[in-house]
Amino acid sequence: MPRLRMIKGVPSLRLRPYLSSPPEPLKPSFRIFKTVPLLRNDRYEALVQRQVVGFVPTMGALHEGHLALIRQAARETDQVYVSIYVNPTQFGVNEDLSSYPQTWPTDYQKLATMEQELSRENTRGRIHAIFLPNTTTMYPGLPPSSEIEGDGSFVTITPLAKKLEGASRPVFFRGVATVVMKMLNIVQPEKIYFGQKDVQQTFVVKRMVRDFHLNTKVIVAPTVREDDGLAMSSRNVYLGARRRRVALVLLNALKAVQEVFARGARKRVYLHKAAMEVLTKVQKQQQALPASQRARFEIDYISIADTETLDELEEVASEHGAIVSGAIKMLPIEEPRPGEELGIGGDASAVRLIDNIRLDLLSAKLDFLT
Ligand SMILES: Nc1ncnc2c1ncn2[C@@H]1O[C@H](COP(=O)(O)OP(=O)(O)OP(=O)(O)O)[C@@H](O)[C@H]1O
Ligand SMILES: CC(C)(CO)[C@@H](O)C(=O)[O-]
Ligand code: BAL
Repeated sequence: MPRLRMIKGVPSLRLRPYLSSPPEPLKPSFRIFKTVPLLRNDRYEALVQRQVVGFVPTMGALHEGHLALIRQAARETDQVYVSIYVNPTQFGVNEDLSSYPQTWPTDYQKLATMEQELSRENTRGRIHAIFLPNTTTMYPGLPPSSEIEGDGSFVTITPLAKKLEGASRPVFFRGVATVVMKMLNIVQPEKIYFGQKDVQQTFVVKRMVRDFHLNTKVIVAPTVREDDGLAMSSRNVYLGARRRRVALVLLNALKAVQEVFARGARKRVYLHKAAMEVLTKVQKQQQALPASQRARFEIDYISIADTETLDELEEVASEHGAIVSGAIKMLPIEEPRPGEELGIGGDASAVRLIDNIRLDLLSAKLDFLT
């Protein structure tokens, strides 16, 4: 039963719309395509009308990070296409494909609300179409393989795809490059939008666009963060309160690098050490707690890399700066306490978290002012 506000014992008519007439459903004007030919016809119309198309590929479970990409695309292009597709080939055989969050009804509502917002703000472009393909559409030949040696038509970008994220997720960037190539061939956008959070992905896609002469411009938008600084990510829904608190250690480690850089450190050994000290300190603190209180994590890597190539640096040049990135794996909670706030899945699976910051003198100084 909905609760009614009473005014002098009489239910307020203005406050009881759910009983009389249901709220108007949001009726967005964007189109939803599940197959390629219909989308292509639509895209052809845009071409004829000289509309500039911006494309935001996603795997759904939309959050503010995705919405910021859509907003930016709507400011910079005439028609925004968004795809939602959980691409199997970028998940390794033991990764979390089967449990990846799929939330189409809420995604749809968020897109509809976003469209209203864009319309109110009178942005240059609007959400024009959502592409929701299935795997038969995206992989019309062989069933896609997640095996390292598996067969299929794949795009590989090496050695970039083998390091950092690629070292822990060996088929990841092959899957990303392949599906993004397919999406680019289908949507043919003038601009394609990615988030800085997945920094290595942006390098892989830029390299692919350059090497295969793809006719699109890759735009990278800043990482959107929660109030405490945690990078937004679809996988954050798996973090209950306990793991969520400890998860901030990764950003704190990156900030520690920024701090020693601002104080004058340039050599990798000092910069790397600053991050590792933060990570190992918190790791030991958690390890020492009883199983009913701790949130343990493994450290995958801390990288201090060139801003153009993502090659590891022995020394950071002040004028060039660096990209400092890292990954940790939050381990499952061993003993949930009664009544404890748990994430989706009961904090029973490991969650990989990544983050990065740009190391440069300007941002280091600005950060210390705030
Ligand atoms: N916090 C964020 N800020 C800006 N862009 C983001 C953020 N999170 C994701 N994106 C971008 O959104 C696009 C789609 O990403 P995706 O659907 O995989 O979401 P995700 O949150 O990165 O999910 P996951 O938890 O699997 O990493 C990518 O370009 C990604 O970089
Ligand atoms: C780019 C992408 C949509 C390809 O599946 C995915 O890797 C992501 O969401 O970042
Ligand atoms: N955000 C990148 C998609 C993935 O981790 O699979």
